[in-house]
Amino acid sequence: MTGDTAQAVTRTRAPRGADDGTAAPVLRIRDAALSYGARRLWSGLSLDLEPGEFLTVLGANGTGKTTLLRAVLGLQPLSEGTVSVDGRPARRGSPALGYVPQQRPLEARTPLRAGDIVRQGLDGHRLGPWLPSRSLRRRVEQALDEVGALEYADMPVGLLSGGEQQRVRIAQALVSDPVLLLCDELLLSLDLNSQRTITWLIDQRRRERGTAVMFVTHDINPVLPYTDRVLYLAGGRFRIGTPDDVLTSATLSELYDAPVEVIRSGGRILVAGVPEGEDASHAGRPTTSEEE
Ligand SMILES: Nc1ncnc2c1ncn2[C@@H]1O[C@H](COP(=O)(O)OP(=O)(O)OP(=O)(O)O)[C@@H](O)[C@H]1O
Repeated sequence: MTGDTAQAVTRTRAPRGADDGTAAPVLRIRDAALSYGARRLWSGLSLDLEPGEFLTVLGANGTGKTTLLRAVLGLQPLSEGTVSVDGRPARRGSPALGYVPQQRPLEARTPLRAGDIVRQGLDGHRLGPWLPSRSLRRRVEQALDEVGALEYADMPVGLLSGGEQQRVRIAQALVSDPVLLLCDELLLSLDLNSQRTITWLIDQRRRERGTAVMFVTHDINPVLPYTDRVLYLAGGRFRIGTPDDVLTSATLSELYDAPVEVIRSGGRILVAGVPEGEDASHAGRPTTSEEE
């Protein structure tokens, strides 16, 4: 269950950067551990992600999901082990990575247009490629168009709705044509329709372009139909496998070392009995009538 057998659905693009002509995974993590002082977040983590694969990262608050993304981004050194992206050691500012960080909606008075936000995905870091402004404009428009947000290009981003802003941020993350898209709580505070649109857009991208996805969330249900594998973090330990392998009463009870019940109902997954101090919402929570 903690092995790294890939379940990728499509591989429309060969990964870049393999020196010997063999296909490298887009992400390779080997024997990784991360500690802050005496506190160990996780250890012994090994994982390969193939092009087009959708990995959902679950776990309670503070289990180290964002820290894992930061390690992949080259922003957080590992305590042990290695991370490589597209065949090269993880490094800050890599155009092989697109990142949508956890973020609240932008203020109405934010002095940027949607197109400016997307453009930052191309020229926002010094190591990015230099492009004449006409090519930049074309790439920005294409990225906005792909997420159905071209009409917002010249609008002040703070005036867009939460769902529209998320589309713009996905366009920013995808404009450099990354091999791996990292999303941190992308669906927070979005209604069900917006959640469906955003997850569908990401799924389209990986199917058409082979972009692998690492999706951190507290609720598996909106991404359950797209998830190839789950990485589930709890109390310094983890499990990796298909949703059917990991999201079972037996596996989660073993992971938490306490009786946990996984209930599947109407295509949704609910978890009951997560021990005190852990967040029960991370693998599904009862949906209220207002949300439906
Ligand atoms: N630079 C740092 N120094 C020390 N501790 C840190 C640092 N960054 C994060 N932490 C701690 O590491 C733990 C994991 O943080 P992280 O943000 O990765 O968790 P998470 O699983 O993403 O949580 P959430 O679901 O709440 O977003 C937290 O307890 C946090 O306080």
